[in-house]
Amino acid sequence: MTEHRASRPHSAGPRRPSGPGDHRDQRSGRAPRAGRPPSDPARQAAYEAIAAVNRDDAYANLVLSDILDGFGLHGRDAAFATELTYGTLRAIGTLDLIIAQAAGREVARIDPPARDALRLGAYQLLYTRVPSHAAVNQTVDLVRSVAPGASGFANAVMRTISETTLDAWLERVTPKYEDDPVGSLAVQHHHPQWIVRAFAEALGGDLEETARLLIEDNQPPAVHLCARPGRSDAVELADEVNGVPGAFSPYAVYLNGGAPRDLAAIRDGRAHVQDEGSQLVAAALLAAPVEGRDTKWLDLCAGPGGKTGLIGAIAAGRGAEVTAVEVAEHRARLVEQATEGMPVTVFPMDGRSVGRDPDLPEEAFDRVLVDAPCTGLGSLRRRPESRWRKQPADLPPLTRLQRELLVAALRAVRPGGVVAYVTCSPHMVETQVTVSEGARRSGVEVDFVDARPLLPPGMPGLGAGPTVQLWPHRHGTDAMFLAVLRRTS
Ligand SMILES: C[S@@+](CC[C@H](N)C(=O)[O-])C[C@H]1O[C@@H](n2cnc3c(N)ncnc32)[C@H](O)[C@@H]1O
Repeated sequence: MTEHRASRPHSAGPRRPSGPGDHRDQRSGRAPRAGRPPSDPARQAAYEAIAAVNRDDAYANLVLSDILDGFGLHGRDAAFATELTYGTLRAIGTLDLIIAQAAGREVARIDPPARDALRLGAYQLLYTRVPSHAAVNQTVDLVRSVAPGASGFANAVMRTISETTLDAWLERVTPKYEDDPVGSLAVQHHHPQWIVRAFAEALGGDLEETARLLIEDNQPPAVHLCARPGRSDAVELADEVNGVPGAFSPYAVYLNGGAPRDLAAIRDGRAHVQDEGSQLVAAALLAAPVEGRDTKWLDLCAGPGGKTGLIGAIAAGRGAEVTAVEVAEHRARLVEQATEGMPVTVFPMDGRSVGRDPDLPEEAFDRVLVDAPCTGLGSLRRRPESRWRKQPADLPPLTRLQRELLVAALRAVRPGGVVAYVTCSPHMVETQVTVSEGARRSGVEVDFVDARPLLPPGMPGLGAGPTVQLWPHRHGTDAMFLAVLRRTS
């Protein structure tokens, strides 16, 4: 974000019934003093979104559009509010270190409303071209409306932050790279240390490449569409939506902007929104050679139906039938909607019930996809707050579930058939460790299939095989992991 406008006159305030948009002192119920309007609507909207995320565990991408509507923000104002929200949420770890130094106290000891307003203010000062005086004044006005007693404190903190450049602040709060490279990258590029460590491990310890990944993770991703085979074609779709055909997936179209839900192709089922990496791994399962029958396909973790939508469209053209399993009922319904008119039958059930449920018999399927529930560390670009919410403690229960689902998949596939194990996380514990442990515990014999030739020819950066790890900074996709296993007995 590079621009900023003057604050709006008081009368152009938001239409929300309460919150900072109600220009009243939240505690006293009094209107603010004449001549001291609250900060402008874009900043108030950003504050509301940040506060909802930190206070109510909301997801920014889900709450933001309602908040923007509530404040009557469109076009450039909405874009500014979005940039402030997402940028602040991504950078919270680093902003908090700087605020703590400037305030002389831990951020945990600052009242949440003042703390969130300061985060938003510090982000403007350090990471945007908003003039300092505007960032300071607007933040103090905002604090006055959300935490009236803290406006003097906020003023002092903001002024202290504004006296030092970003580089100088980073110098103060960042560990020296030579002493602590992971800690240093974490602060510079706004990721928790444990995630930086996990990425570095998955990248073979290459810290320069890890830095490139972290930088990419801070960029908002382009929206990718999947042109459903048999219903649409990527080149024609790109023309229709004024997009660009994808670099790798034959089904991918990169959107140049605009809301996908407004597109006729989405509404009439010719395309769906799907990261190109997800398209590639789903198509890879269907590109793996199998001998003999090839008509019974299983998607064991189908909700909300992105990959099932592509697999189902291909199944229609190849005379196959897809069984789609999803444990969460509301997500199973989304799979039904996503696969309307396709040869897909959806079962709202636990994928681990293979062999115990007549709809999921053992050795019955020719191809099986396990798109396992995971930490989602491969798609941090999409949810700015998610990196700070995830914890290493999330891993053990997830990896157990991943292993059990992979074991179920290996039992469901017939000898000679193939299983694709996919995660949207590059964490080695969720990828290599789960795959080797799952294969070992399944009690069936498997061979690893080299997944690289199952992806489009000429794709760079696929590593030494047989598994494949896609990366935002190498491929422009989410960091999808793919292992393909053939059952041999
Ligand atoms: C990574 S998401 C799948 C995304 C989906 N394949 C797509 O492309 O849209 C994992 C899904 O697995 C589901 N899930 C979790 N545990 C499951 C289980 N035991 N059996 C079946 N599905 C499960 C989750 O509810 C979630 O919808």
